[in-house]
Amino acid sequence: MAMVLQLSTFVTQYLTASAHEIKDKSPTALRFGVLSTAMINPAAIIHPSETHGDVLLYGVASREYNKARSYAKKYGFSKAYGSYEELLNDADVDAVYIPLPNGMHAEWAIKSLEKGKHVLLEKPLTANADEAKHVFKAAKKAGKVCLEAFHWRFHPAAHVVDALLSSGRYGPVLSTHSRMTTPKGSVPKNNIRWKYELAGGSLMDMSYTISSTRYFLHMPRLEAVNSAAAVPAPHDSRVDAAMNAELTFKSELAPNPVKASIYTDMDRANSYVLIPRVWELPSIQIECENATIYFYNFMMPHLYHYIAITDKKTGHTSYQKHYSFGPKWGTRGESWWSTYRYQLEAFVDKVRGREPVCWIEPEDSVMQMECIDSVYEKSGLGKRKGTSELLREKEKK
Ligand SMILES: NC(=O)C1=CN([C@@H]2O[C@H](COP(=O)(O)OP(=O)(O)OC[C@H]3O[C@@H](n4cnc5c(N)ncnc54)[C@H](OP(=O)(O)O)[C@@H]3O)[C@@H](O)[C@H]2O)C=CC1
Ligand SMILES: O=C1OC[C@@H](O)[C@H](O)[C@H]1O
Repeated sequence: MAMVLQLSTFVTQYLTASAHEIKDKSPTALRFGVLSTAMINPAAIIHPSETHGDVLLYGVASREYNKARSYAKKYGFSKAYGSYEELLNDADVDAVYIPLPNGMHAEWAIKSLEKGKHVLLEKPLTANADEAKHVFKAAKKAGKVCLEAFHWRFHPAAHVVDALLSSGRYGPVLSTHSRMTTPKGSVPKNNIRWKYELAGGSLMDMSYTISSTRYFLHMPRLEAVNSAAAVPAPHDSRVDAAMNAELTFKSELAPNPVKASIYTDMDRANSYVLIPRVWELPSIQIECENATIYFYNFMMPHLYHYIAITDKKTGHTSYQKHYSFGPKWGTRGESWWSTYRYQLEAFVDKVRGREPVCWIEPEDSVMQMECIDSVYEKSGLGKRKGTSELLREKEKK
């Protein structure tokens, strides 16, 4: 289903960007470089940049120059490079967006930071928590911004759910359940998500489940991974096609430890064998003492979402939807802004030295990776390794 969502995001982003494109950019606009011609680029950076007056799509790099050149022409980048290094060596690039395979995130983020670029780095931040620490050390040393691109956290609907929980109106949180799946066959066999050496796997790709759990529990301390069951991919048992885990967190929103279950599946079986579960959008259920809050499609709320609050005493359910404003953005933003557009707004604010209305702190991203590591450890698969680390290990043998 996630792939379907991605497709509709591309279409809506294209349409809204065309309708709201800013042609007259600031003369000092941030010059963005994009490392690779990844599938996610149009939705995550290209179209959002088109509607931001302080961002220029400056350069795109690919492993093949011809690919970069035609991509640059298609999307309006001024420059194309035949390697990622070349882009980083261009002193005119101010910031880079990194949508490389997960296992390559740390290596290229560190190289970018060392070249003095600000970095917007795709999720999951790195292959594991050790790499995440190295990335932020490099950011600190360089004095540059580095943000994990968990775009959904920048959307007003997420902030509304957070405010509902923080209000205390529904009592302490008792448990959570977060789920993200995509139908069997929807992730092509040769996709990066199936490759161990690129740090693929369902939990890595669908780490939104852990992200949403942690966000709504206010970045809690992980007490334990009680259970973690991976369904191995048929072609490589080191890769999880699905992951089912139960964790215990200590959160400021509850006096007692909170049980959190997560379910990720990039090979979700059809309903009655034939029907792909296209209705299974990434969602989280948060059970409080007095009510259950269900946030349907928290990952791409700009396309469609709802927040359902069911009162436990009366059984009554009320619904909310929030496409703009919310408790953090106030009157800033537009109802057509996507999660990625909100994210870009915050990123530019941070780079420009303005306080963004919301942010993902380095410690938070490191803890996110620690949680992912712990689930993989508990499942018996072991924590993921970066692509260059695996290459070094192979060379040693
Ligand atoms: N925020 C979001 O909503 C989303 C985030 N993502 C994240 O973005 C990243 C990229 O995902 P996605 O766009 O699906 O990836 P793609 O497979 O479409 O793109 C990855 C790019 O990396 C480059 N690359 C470099 N080395 C390799 C290699 N060994 N194998 C394959 N590609 C390589 C290629 O670009 P080139 O040939 O031009 O060098 C390729 O196009 C992932 O980390 C993913 O988790 C993905 C989808 C949505
Ligand atoms: O980050 C993501 O969001 C959308 C999904 O389709 C994709 O698998 C994942 O990488």
